[in-house]
Amino acid sequence: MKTSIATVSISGDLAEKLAAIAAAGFDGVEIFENDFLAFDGGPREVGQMVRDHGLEISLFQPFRDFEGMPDPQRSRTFDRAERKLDLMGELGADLVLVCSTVSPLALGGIDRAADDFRELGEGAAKRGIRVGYEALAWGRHVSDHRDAWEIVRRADHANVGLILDSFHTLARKIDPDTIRSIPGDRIFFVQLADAPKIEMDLLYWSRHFRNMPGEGDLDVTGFMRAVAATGYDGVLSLEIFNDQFRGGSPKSISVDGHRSLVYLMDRVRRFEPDIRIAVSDMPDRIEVEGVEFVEFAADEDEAAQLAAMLHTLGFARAGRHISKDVELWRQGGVNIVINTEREGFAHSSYVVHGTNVCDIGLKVEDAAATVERARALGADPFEQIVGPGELKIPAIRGVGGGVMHFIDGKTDLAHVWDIEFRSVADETSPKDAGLVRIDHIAQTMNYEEMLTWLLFYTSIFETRKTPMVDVVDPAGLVRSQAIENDNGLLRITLNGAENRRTLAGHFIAESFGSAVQHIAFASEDIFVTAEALAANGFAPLPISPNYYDDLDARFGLEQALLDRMKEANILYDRDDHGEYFQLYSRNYGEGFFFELVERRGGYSGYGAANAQFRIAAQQRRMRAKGMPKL
Ligand SMILES: O=C(O)c1ccc(O)c(O)c1
Ligand SMILES: [Mg+2]
Repeated sequence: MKTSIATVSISGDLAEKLAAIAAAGFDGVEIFENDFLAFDGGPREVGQMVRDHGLEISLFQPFRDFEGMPDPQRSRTFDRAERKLDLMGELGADLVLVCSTVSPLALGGIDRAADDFRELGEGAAKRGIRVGYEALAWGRHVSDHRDAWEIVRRADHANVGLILDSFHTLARKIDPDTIRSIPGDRIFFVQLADAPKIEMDLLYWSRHFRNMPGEGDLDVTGFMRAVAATGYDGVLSLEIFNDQFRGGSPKSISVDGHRSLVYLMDRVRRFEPDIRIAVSDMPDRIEVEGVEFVEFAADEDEAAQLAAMLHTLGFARAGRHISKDVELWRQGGVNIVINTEREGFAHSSYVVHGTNVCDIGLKVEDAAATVERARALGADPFEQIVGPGELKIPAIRGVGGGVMHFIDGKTDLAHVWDIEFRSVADETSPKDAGLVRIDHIAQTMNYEEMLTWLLFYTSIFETRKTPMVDVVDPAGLVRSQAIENDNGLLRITLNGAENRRTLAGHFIAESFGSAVQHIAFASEDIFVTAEALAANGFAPLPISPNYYDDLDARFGLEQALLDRMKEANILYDRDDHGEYFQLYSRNYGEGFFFELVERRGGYSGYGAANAQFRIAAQQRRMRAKGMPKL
């Protein structure tokens, strides 16, 4: 498969863009005319720069307002086209994109446009150049790939073909299966882009909100399946106009882009086994059977504080590592590891971020296959020296510098706790709080990084993303979106902070980068949990009494239930399927906390409506403790 990306998709000057694009593994680039015009070197120099990076120019674009011009504009348009064809010769580009005209002067008529393209095809053929016609969703006469195809068909010239762009087809809700009847060899080029579903003007949506396939809500897979089914085996190119990407890191946006194409084609080949595009084999998206462990990196003092907090939550010290300063805390199916080693990955993580979650262990069917898929999608494998008696546990680097390990039931990994840990008896015997598993892990990051995380998780694991919700912090908005699987055993919430004054933003700043901000444990009875916690000396986050008056007004709850919740500082939410109860710990360090939740019935959310009140309570406490107002 040949991959490409348009220079408009990422930030930087042309040299920076090319370096990032080449490093991410693309084969080619679409040169946007404006990137060339802004560059202070000639076309031969640009062509050479591209080739020096090991790339080829897959497309030169756009050539606008070409077809259907009346005279005398028509002859001027052809002169303009000749000049661009000459320029392409110097660049070393052999395919130009002509997008459907938006000119108010342009006349309609399929045959008129076809005649123009046949004539242009003649001029292009003389120079060994091909012309591709793309229907812009807002074109004046042509805004549908079916009409563009009819024009190309009637132009009937070997050097004139069709260019498809998933955005234009899907944004107009045109059935992508209409592509299946187009001969694959008449499709000269395919541009891919996704976008979040937002109702707005098509042109504005296209120029500012596109994103990588898999990052948005459009059926890019359905589109690409139809394209691949035609026998098309040309370039797959990302053309992503996105305000955020233009200001983002060229390196990480390019890596995301390449991952999105590999992921997309892996989906496509599973549905369309007979395609001509060569796609490498890899294990299918990985089913996650649960969170096996969460590991904290800490120093001794902070480890003691953390252990004290875990004690109040009903966790018992259950094991000590055979050779390392690593302890295991356990309750129900939850394993919490605290690592105070003075060397190795956890230690470096502690040095950079302070006490933090440095590692997440997931339970999967086949740990080695999980790493194989992650690597095929561009993730970095993670390896550390294995000590005597220890297991080699398959692992990768996560997005923010953290590590993910994978445990399966097939190998010795199933017995990792028995092999690597010696059990210890917890003489303090905390009262078990009925916590049975991890309900969700909440990761906080800068808003601009959210899509990177989202694509990372959804491409590797069999998961889906929920719609984005806004969480109101007194100092600004935090966007929240969850990645979850069908069995509900993997739930990760991504919280994107837009500024540093929000609690989430402050947390990222203080922990020097994205990190796990809270872990929610699942309880089967929140009131039993609350009682046990109280017996263990747990201090809940105090919630304003006003909250409970409002709850009553909104949901009409029984007074007894309301009183119990108020008494225990439990928050409540409800959806069409069931109810949700939440209880929060106070903050640990710079804003890390634990949450205890009970889902009753099939409640599927995360209590987003309550986040505002939780944040206000946390801010209030931080101020009371004399911490600077965020
Ligand atoms: O927004 C535009 O004008 C524009 C130009 C060229 C394209 O290929 C495209 O998809 C959009
Ligand atoms: Mg396009």
